[in-house]
Amino acid sequence: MDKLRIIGGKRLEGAVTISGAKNAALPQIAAALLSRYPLQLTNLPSVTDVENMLGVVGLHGAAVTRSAHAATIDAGAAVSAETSYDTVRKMRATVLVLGPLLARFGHARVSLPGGCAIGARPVDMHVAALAALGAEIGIEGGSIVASAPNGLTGARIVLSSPSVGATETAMMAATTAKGETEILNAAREPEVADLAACLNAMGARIEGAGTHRILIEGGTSWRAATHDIVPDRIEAGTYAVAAAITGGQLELTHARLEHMASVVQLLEAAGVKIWPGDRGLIVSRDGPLKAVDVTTEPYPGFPTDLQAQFMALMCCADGASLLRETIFENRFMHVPELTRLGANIKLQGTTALVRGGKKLRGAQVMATDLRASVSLVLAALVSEGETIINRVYHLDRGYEQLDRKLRLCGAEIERISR
Ligand SMILES: CC(=O)N[C@H]1[C@@H](OP(=O)(O)OP(=O)(O)OC[C@H]2O[C@@H](n3ccc(=O)[nH]c3=O)[C@H](O)[C@@H]2O)O[C@H](CO)[C@@H](O)[C@@H]1O
Ligand SMILES: C=C(OP(=O)(O)O)C(=O)O
Repeated sequence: MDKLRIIGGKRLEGAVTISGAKNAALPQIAAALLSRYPLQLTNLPSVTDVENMLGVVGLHGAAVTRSAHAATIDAGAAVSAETSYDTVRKMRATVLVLGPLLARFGHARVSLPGGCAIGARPVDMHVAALAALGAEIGIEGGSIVASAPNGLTGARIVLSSPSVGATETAMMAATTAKGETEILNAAREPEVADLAACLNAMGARIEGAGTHRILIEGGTSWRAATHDIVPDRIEAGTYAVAAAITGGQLELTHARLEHMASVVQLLEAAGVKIWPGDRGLIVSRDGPLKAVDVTTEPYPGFPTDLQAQFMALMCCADGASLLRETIFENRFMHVPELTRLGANIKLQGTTALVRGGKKLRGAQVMATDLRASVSLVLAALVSEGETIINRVYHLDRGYEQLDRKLRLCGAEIERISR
């Protein structure tokens, strides 16, 4: 298992190329199963979650042709509508194949994803959305078993909360339904809008994605398509914190300001300067870091996927800050590890109180999930001496060449492979 070795104390300066969004890529790879015609995805991030998802559609019979940052998925001959536990276990997002398989084949069996490090993460809203479209759906032997032998029928789907995954499942399934589907209380994340753009390029007729109300005209005539994946706002936010925490200046090439309003607002409140450059965003800090409170919310609120990174930043701020996690019930696995570096953090339920300004010192720490791991990298960048981060495979799920990108901006970081 690879480790990262980081010597803290270097100010970061330079440019970082922001990759395509993992969380946009995953549903789009699943969406390729809807159509008999090839889908080419460009700006595809080279991360293990993407490789695994391409493997999953391959197991369903799709032919995948890969190049550096692109893949063509041809599901013309897709044959299997069943996904095993072993496949889903590795990556929860695999459940996103359920909607496309049901819509295309009239039946699907997808193993139920288990909980994961950050929470129980049920899929009841995905199931309810497909039932609303007329599917017979239930749980059998640990799998979601769905059928709609006469096809799905357009319906009004009211989500009980704006789940990203359930919105995506409903949107994909509704593309082949008879008639119109309306999704209310839909998730507004840019990745949902990007999936709609991809589906529309494939022939679908979807309006309103990115708002609370999405309309889908069913009965899609599919066609071959190419779609360029939206840049990763979470990766961009992570490098923005890297600039801020080290008192450096980074140009985040391709980062989109319009997708990062809540993040930019909090960074500015913390004393960080951010402005648009020719190629993306420039993030810089030379004054003191101020403590700010953070509450995670569905988009356009502050993203849960940046909570751990902000906590690392607040460990270095002057004063105390409260971080409240409202999306996942157990997303504080980084707290004990940040404490090992010398941070002063008290956890109470879903709130963390961070008393900043304590000197951080390098130590051996354990990566526990994707964003928790990167928060340790950020803290290590300003910790005195050497930090060793174990279980780096969590990072590789969602950050393309993190160590290289940081090294190019002046970080002292190396990957130790064994
Ligand atoms: C691959 C991907 O895009 N992952 C992102 C996606 O995850 P994901 O799509 O799983 O997140 P959701 O928006 O669905 O989950 C939000 C909340 O709703 C709950 N819930 C969800 C579905 C359901 O059927 N029942 C239910 O109770 C979840 O447990 C969680 O507490 O959005 C999350 C919230 O922005 C991000 O942290 C993840 O990085
Ligand atoms: C939680 C995340 O991903 P996933 O939903 O794929 O587990 C994430 O990207 O931070």
